[in-house]
Amino acid sequence: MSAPLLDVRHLSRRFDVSKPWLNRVIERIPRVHVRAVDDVSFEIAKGETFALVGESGSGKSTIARLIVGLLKPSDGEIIFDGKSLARGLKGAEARRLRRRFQMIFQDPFASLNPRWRVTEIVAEPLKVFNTHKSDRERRKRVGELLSLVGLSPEDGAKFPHQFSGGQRQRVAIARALAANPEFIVCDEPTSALDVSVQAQILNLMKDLQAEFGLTYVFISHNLSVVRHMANRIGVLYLGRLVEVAPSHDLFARPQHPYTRMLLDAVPDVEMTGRRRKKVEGEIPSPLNPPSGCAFNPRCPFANERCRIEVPALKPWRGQPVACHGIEEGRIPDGPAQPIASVTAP
Ligand SMILES: Nc1ncnc2c1ncn2[C@@H]1O[C@H](COP(=O)(O)OP(=O)(O)OP(=O)(O)O)[C@@H](O)[C@H]1O
Repeated sequence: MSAPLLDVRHLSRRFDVSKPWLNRVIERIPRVHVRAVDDVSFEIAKGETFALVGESGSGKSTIARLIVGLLKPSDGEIIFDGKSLARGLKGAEARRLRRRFQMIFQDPFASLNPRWRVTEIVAEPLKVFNTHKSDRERRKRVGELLSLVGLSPEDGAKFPHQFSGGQRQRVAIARALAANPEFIVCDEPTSALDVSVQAQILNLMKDLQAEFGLTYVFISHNLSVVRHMANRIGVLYLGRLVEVAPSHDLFARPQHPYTRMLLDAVPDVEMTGRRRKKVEGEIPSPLNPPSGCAFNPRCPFANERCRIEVPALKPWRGQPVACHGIEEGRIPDGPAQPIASVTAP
């Protein structure tokens, strides 16, 4: 890969979830932290779509918020086009860099100000970044952006509640594009939409990517959607990356037992050639994660080492995987097979 556009290095984020009143009453009570993101590293090339998948609570949204600066990392670095976002950037330089990336949220209704007309919503970044100085210039640009996302310039006079869910997400995309970003973090952008509308929005996002050379981080727990969108996929489990692979390889040859479990649950029979299964077991509480590999209580291949030692993400047949079982040849080789039918050693 040539120099990555985004380089995430050893990123961690802990949340202090201690009860402040309890800490005031009993001073020496230890503080309680959730490790939402734990030592996560990945790179994204220009023009690529990198997807992050995992069950609820695996840390996807926290990573999205860290990248766009809505949260600060506890440790690690986020380097965008060679500059560290977490440290040292201030004033005009920070603004110039921030303008180059945007975020699209899951719920377009919650992310659009209900009291503003669409023109004001889409024009806001133009004002903030001072790219279009007069009202006339901004109105013209808003009209162009609305046409670009499949709405009409006249829609600018409406309020968000006058649109359907899919149209509202189009407005959110127009706003994200307003400042000519290069990089967009998409946090479950279609999961609040009807299935029939999802494909239209995903195809729109792909078309815009091709037209403007955009780079996406695409967050989803829907593997069918991710397969349609992503060049590469990172699988998260309880805040850690367990596997990173090109999209085709991940679906054809998933390595990590957790990835296999997720793929077994994909509803599309044609996609994997297998029948849909439930994702087995429950994700453990992040307040009290298992020692060793966090997946070990659900893994049919786990042994003593998995219960003690956290596996590092290491290359395995060209794709990084974090699993002692794979290193030690304990996990059956070859194409994915339903892991529930394989007996543990
Ligand atoms: N502000 C916060 N304070 C305390 N804990 C938090 C906070 N934000 C996230 N967490 C915890 O961090 C963990 C990761 O949450 P996150 O929302 O990133 O997961 P996710 O994979 O995006 O889940 P979902 O798919 O449900 O959105 C969860 O255990 C969550 O409860």
